[in-house]
Amino acid sequence: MKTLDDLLSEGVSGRRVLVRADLNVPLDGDRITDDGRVRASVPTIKALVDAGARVLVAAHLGRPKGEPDPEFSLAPVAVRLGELLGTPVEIGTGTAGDGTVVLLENIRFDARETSKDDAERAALADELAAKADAFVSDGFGVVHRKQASVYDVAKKLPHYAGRLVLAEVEVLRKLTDDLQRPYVVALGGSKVSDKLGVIKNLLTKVDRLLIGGGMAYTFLKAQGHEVGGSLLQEDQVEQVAGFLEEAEERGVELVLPVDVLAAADFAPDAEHEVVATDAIPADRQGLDIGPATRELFASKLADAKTVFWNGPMGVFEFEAFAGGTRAVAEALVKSDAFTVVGGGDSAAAVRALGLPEDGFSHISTGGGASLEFLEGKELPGVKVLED
Ligand SMILES: Nc1ncnc2c1ncn2[C@@H]1O[C@H](COP(=O)(O)OP(=O)(O)OP(=O)(O)O)[C@@H](O)[C@H]1O
Ligand SMILES: O=C(O)[C@H](O)COP(=O)(O)O
Repeated sequence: MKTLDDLLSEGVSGRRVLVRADLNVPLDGDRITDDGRVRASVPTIKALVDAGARVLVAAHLGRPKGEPDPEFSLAPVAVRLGELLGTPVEIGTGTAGDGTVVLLENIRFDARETSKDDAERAALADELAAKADAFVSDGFGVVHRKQASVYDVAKKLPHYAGRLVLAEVEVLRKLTDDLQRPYVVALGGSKVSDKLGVIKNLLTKVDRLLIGGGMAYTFLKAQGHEVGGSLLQEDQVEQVAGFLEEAEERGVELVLPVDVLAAADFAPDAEHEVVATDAIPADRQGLDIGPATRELFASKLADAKTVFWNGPMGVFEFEAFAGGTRAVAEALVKSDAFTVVGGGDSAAAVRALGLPEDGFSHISTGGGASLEFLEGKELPGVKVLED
């Protein structure tokens, strides 16, 4: 595949370059609580700016409903990107001047971006392509999405892989090509239905799978436990029961929480108690793994040679429910294994909890994207760059 360096050597001064970045950062109101993905996007954008390109950046924030919604505006991100680049970044719709950057407002405000209909996505991709002479794909966290600004637009313009996409693919390839065992994957987070599909394929690759976070309750339910008001993917309980059986048949150790912090409501100061996972009260919701589970997970990580972790073990944004995520993160820092953390919130959690970033072999900006890569799935946003 062609890379940013190829584009730079062709010369970009005065040329219009569309960059797809993943600027999907956690926000508290309009305050960015972790700017990791913005920082990770800077090297590619800066290289283009320095070379005199007119840079147009396309990105998404959250999952708006295909129409403008101020709650999901990229305006705070434009400010931060400008600070990091040392040049103001406007939110706009058109071309930037030479050596400047315009950020398009949240591309998911247009329903065609995520449409399942190829023609709808292609129409948006045409509009984007009309604004640029070249396309640089640098939003690694979103390359697993077959979306207009990730996939379709690459078919319409000369396309290049940006620095972040190249660096991420290189590390993850190392993990798949030269895998040291035991290989342990720890999964948590809240995108349960998205990531349950990944588990089926991971069962053919890993030695051990630790399931925590919001992901755990669908498994606990499949084991016959009641989970109260915890996050639950009711329609996937049966599929998950199949995973439990398959793990057993394959000799994969599937480790579930034995206790959780059961909270009266979803709030930072919610009243809560430690309960065994077979005794979650109907009026409570599990917001973190409990102390026995933290120890159990740490012991299951101790002898690993390779670890991939995606998804916080609890609602780490609330101090009272950050302990499980901290325990798993600390176990990785202590470990001599090749350790990769992936995902916007997982990487944010590592930083928010004050853990040393160099305590991990790699911190990936992609959660779903790196999981699908490790599954061995072809990522549409990478594949299209190879064509
Ligand atoms: N038990 C739980 N109940 C509800 N939410 C939870 C629970 N455990 C974790 N979470 C939430 O999961 C969210 C992160 O999940 P997510 O799957 O998006 O992870 P990620 O690392 O950002 O990966 P990706 O990059 O794929 O989004 C956090 O905001 C956290 O509060
Ligand atoms: O947060 C992520 O994993 C990426 O930004 C992709 O977001 P999505 O899961 O909403 O497509």
